[in-house]
Order: sequence, then structure tokens, then C-alpha cells
Amino acid sequence: MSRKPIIAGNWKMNKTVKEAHEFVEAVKDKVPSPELVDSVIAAPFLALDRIVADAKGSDLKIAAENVHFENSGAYTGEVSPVMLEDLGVDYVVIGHSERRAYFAETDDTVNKKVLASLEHHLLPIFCVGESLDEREGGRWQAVIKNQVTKAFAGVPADQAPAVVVAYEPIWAIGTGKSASSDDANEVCHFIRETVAGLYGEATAEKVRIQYGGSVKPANIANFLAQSDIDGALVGGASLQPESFLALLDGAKA
Ligand SMILES: O=C(CO)COP(=O)(O)O
Repeated sequence: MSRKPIIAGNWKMNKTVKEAHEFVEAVKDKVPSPELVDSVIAAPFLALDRIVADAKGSDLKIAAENVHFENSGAYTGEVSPVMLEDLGVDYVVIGHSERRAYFAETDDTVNKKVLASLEHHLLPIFCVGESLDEREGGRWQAVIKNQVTKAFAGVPADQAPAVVVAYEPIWAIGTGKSASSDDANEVCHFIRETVAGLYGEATAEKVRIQYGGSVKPANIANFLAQSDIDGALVGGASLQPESFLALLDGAKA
């Protein structure tokens, strides 16, 4: 079955509100038709209000890079799914390896965030990936299966296809060293089999799986040509308008 590609730029901790605004103004009327590809920018919380307004009426979708799982309350410094929904944010990146490594994100919090996001009509882009140690030690299947299974716990079958899974091997993030497209596809296929184990083949065929880790305009088409890779989650190469647009072009091809 053919799944629509989804390309998401993840800006991480980059860009002031002004810079974010200028970027969105530069690309919003140039992104491909949503019949061909879903185009998404994930930006820091501070920029979201401005760029959701900037992107309104265009085919560019906006994501948050994180969300808390409670609707409100005594959680100093956090942002709730109610707030993001109210702003008109479309997607939210959940469980990025940087959040797992530096901000004590766990499989349990990732799962709560997936459930809370779906409840508030935010589409989760939930991230999985193994470390170099886990890959070299032959443990990647166990690690990935555990991350996927825990993230989907409690997600009803009819909502599972709304979840985008991003496979980002930790050793390929920001290193310039991407996985080979065959290796990435092997893991993405394994992710799909894991989802099939939870919900059945028909549902698993609908779930979109991205690859992330040193994706660039020059290599994106190789990844997208693979059977189980339906898009990319891109850090560094999404920071410049020309490069982001080139990634979208590569996904269309
Ligand atoms: O972590 C990533 C996207 O979420 C990947 O980052 P790079 O594309 O900079 O390797």
C-alpha cells in the first residue's frame, strides 16, 4: 500500500521567534501539495504562536518538540497538550533521544505523552532508536520492540495509524554518519512488524515510519525509495529554507 510521505524538520534548540517567522515566510508558499507529501516544521515552544499564525492557510504544518502529559497544574516550566491544541499546533515530537538522554524521558512518560496528545488532536511523531552499544551488541531488536510496544500501550487500534514513528539511531544523529538505507529499512520493517503484532497487518500498513539521522537533500531519496521508510525527521538540514525545500522536493520524487 502506498503511504503518503511525511517530512518533518526538527529545529531543536535553534532560532529566535524572528528567525522562525522569517523561515516560515520564506517556505510556506513553496511546500508541495499535501496530496504528495506532508510538510512539517517542529519548533521551540516560544516560536509556535507566531509561526502557526504565519503558516495558516498554507500547506506547512507545525509541530511542538515536546509536550507534558497533564492538562494543567503545578508543573513549572512545562507546556500542556491543551495549550498546544488551543494554539492550533498539528503535531508533537515525543520521546526524542535527546529528551530521553538529557531530560530523563522514559518509556512511561513517552507513552503518557502519546495518549495525551491523541486526546487533544495532536498527531504524535514518536521517536525510537538504539545506541551504538546496543546495535553492536546485537540488541537493537529488543530495544526497538520494547520502545514501540510501550509507546503504543493503551492506544486504541483506530487511533494507531495517526501515530508517526520516527526511527532515529542515536549514533547517526548530528554525526554526519547516516545509517545505510538498507539498514534503516530493516529496522523500519521490524518496527512495522512490531506494530502488526499489536494491531494486525492492516493497521501496521497504515502507520507511517520516518528515518532520522544525518538526512540531507543529497541522501533523502535513497531512504524514501525503501519499502518501509515513509518520510524523514531532519535536524541540521532543516534549518535553512533552501535545504528544507530541497528535502521536500526529494520526498516528492
Ligand atoms: O535528531 C534528528 C532529528 O530529530 C536528526 O538530526 P540530524 O538530521 O541533525 O542528524
